Amino acid sequence: MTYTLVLLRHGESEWNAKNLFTGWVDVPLSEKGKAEAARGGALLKEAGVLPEKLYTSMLRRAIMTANLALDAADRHWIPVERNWRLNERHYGALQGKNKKEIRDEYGEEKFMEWRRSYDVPPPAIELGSEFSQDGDPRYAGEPIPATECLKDVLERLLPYWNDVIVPDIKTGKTIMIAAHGNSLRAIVKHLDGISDEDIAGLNIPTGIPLVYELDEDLKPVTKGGRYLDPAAAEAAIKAVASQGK
Ligand SMILES: O=C(O)[C@@H](CO)OP(=O)(O)O
Repeated sequence: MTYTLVLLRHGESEWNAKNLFTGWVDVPLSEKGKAEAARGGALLKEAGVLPEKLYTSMLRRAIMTANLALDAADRHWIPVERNWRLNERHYGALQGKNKKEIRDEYGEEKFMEWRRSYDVPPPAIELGSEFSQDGDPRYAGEPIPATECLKDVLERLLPYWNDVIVPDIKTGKTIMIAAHGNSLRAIVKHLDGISDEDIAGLNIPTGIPLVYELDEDLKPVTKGGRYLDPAAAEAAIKAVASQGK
């Protein structure tokens, strides 16, 4: 018996297009991102991978992507649960800043440490500032962060993964998670057992479904899963890796 899990990073957002650090800022999809999402759904339909339950973050780029993709796959009607623990990594004081400008100001090494190191978070965001989420009613009463490294993301995501998503996967339903570059990197690290060092080199493209078959112990049958459009995924992964240049 194997289980099927679909990971879907949102389509290009308006801030991806502008090369801005986004994190928890709730920006919409660009037109290109909407088209990517619909194509992601068409790929699911074509491959016969039909989600039966959806999990999303609390951010509209993931929510809209899932809606558009599932609509294209005729699965718009499946039940859904949303949780902030699937949100993008909180980018702290970098939220709203231009990636190229930060790279030019602080240098390649610091820039990449903030973007991709496992355990070095960017400086915390000032509470009450323009791109801070304190006071946002969707997070009322939750222990929300002011900055996060990938390790922090994994730590806040794992309780939700273990207590809610894993039992649901084990019912045999095809589960789809619509989330973000870094929250999905955390899930892939966990599933594939990627080391703290090697995870720095892993990037997830926008809008292309990544399908995992998992064994009884939830170990991937094929390490890394499979992208439903591998050629497009490869090109898009390179583009994410070179952001800020
Ligand atoms: O800005 C962000 O929130 C993320 C994802 O778009 O960027 P990065 O790939 O640099 O971690």
